[in-house]
Amino acid sequence: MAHARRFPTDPKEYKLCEEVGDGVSATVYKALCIPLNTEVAIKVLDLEKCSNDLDGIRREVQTMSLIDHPNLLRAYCSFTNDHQLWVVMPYMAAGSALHIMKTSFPDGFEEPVIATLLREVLKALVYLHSQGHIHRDVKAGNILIDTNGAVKLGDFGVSACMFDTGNRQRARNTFVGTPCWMAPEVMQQLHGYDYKADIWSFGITALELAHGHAPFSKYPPMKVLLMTLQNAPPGLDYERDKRFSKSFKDLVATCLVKDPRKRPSSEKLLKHSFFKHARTAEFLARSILDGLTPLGERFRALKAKEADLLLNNKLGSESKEQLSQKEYIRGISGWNFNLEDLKNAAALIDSTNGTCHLDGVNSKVKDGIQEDYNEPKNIYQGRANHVASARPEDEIQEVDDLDCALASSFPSRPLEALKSCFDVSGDDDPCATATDLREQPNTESVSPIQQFPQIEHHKSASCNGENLERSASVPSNLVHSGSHKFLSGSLIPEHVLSPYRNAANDSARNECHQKSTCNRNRSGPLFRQMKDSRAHLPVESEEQPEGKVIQRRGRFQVTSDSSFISKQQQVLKSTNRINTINFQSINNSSNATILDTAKYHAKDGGDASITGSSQSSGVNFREKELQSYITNLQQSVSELAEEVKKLKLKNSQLEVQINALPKKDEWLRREDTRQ
Ligand SMILES: Nc1ncnc2c1ncn2[C@@H]1O[C@H](COP(=O)(O)OP(=O)(O)OP(=O)(O)O)[C@@H](O)[C@H]1O
Repeated sequence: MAHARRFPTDPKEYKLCEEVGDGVSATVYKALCIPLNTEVAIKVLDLEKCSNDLDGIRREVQTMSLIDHPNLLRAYCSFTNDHQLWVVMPYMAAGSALHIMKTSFPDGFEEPVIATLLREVLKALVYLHSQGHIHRDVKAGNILIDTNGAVKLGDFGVSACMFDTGNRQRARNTFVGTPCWMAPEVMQQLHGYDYKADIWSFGITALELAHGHAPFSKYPPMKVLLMTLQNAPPGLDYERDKRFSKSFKDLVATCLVKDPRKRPSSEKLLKHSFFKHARTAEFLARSILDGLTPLGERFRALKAKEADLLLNNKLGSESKEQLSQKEYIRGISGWNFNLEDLKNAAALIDSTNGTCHLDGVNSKVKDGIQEDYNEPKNIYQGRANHVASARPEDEIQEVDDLDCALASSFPSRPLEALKSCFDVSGDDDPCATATDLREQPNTESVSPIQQFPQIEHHKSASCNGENLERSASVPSNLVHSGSHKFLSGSLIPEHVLSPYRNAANDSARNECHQKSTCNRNRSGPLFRQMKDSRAHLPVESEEQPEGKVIQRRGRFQVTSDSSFISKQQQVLKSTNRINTINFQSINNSSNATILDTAKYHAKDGGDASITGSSQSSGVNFREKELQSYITNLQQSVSELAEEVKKLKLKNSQLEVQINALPKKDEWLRREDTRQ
């Protein structure tokens, strides 16, 4: 087995061959581990551009190192190379199920293929859930397939630990995932959510694999949000989806119930009759991998197609659909927006054009929004939260109006229109301890710790304390490989959120946007609220005491906790660079310190650190920071004015007293007289 061997943590020991994938936060390369003569995949993250999310990255790598299940993509090792983090993992030569669909099965897979893929994914979820983790980003883009048909679920960028407490548990109530796949309760942010959110995403993934795209995938995220919340859950239709069995339809319907309590657990779902259709890995290889061109080639073709869409993008519904599709292809999972902001924004729209009001939309946007999922014959329309249908054309028009109002800039700069609505969390805490488990209030969703097997810890690399040189084999463009990445942003166009914005602001923002789009986005799949595998470790993996918060920088707090201020940290601060973090040696307490250092660095990095991916939230943050600065100044000015007033009064009183004093001559005369 490849992972039984020790993978080197020196980038010079790897030869990067070609790019085979990219996501919101990283680029993935096919590479050769020279000393082991083994093909690997290396996920490269630019830490400088992800400096607002080092803790999330740390936890992603931690999770990838600790998991041990044949259906989960684990990390062989990880290390830093200058300002990049390299995560070495098994190379899944066929790529993702999404890649394969885009290349050869644009209308989706056949049922036995779907059953086979989904069963493997579900096995991975059963394991993850039993370990107390929520994946939070289940989708075809994260289902990876090897040439022999082996299936692994990857990308733990936004997963979370159900045993988290305190801030981190609150963070679990945040808006995380990719909109089309996101469970309603995750969007609502009302009562939090648990592993049942994965079951919803699993159901959406089933539809994605069946049709070649997820429900609502051609709509912009705002619309996806509204439709997911307001529509009856999507499902397979009796008429249109005749080719699929009753048991498949039932499986989808079972997963896509809006009330999470009514969704089955992953374990229970695995017993569903649909999985009787599942076949072997060889079957999968035979039926979907035969004749596929090598992954690198496919990836380049897909990129070329994307570039073409972007180039030929013109105003109009067609281009909108293309762009939405492009976002979908990219598998954007960096959404993090605030429902209240959306509502406020919708209220603003109402007042500006009088046509779209969220409530109005709420009452009208019902079934029938998307042709694919609205047909009255849908046997599952009687399910939970079903809303009776109005005239579909009107509804489509309403939503289109809303879309126009919300996203007039959408066609040319889709994500610029989404910029300022993203909510950057300040709640990401270090991991929970085993004792935290006792405090877990959600007894229905979380089993007692005693039930769970401990995660097997595989450690192969130690902290490399040197500043590693760039490997000679790294392509020269590697550092800048994210130049065309999108920037996460508001779901609402800026002119809606900032009606008083002037032209000067516009140009400044545009400039900012242009700069930021050159950076790889790492606002983090929304957030990269990771499950924390250290929950299974001894007390060293603490709920880190929070010092007094003296400043908030986006999701990071600068605290007065003196433990954060060490020489290492100062060195890091002064160099403004994280040179060496060995994420795999996470158990090592000194390493944890370095990681905390990195976290502190991110916390304290200020303008220098908060760059790149966080530009949109950075802009928001900067605005807020300036606003509070102005407020403070105004307060100081009025306090000073008050002070001046008091001093003047005192002064005039003294003057009166002085004037009342006898003059010197007179005083001398009086003295003389007295004597
Ligand atoms: N081990 C692997 N072998 C082959 N291809 C891979 C591997 N890991 C990832 N990929 C490809 O790279 C793409 C991006 O990887 P990944 O999803 O981990 O990045 P990300 O930035 O976290 O993505 P996302 O945008 O979904 O958050 C995947 O969709 C897949 O196509």
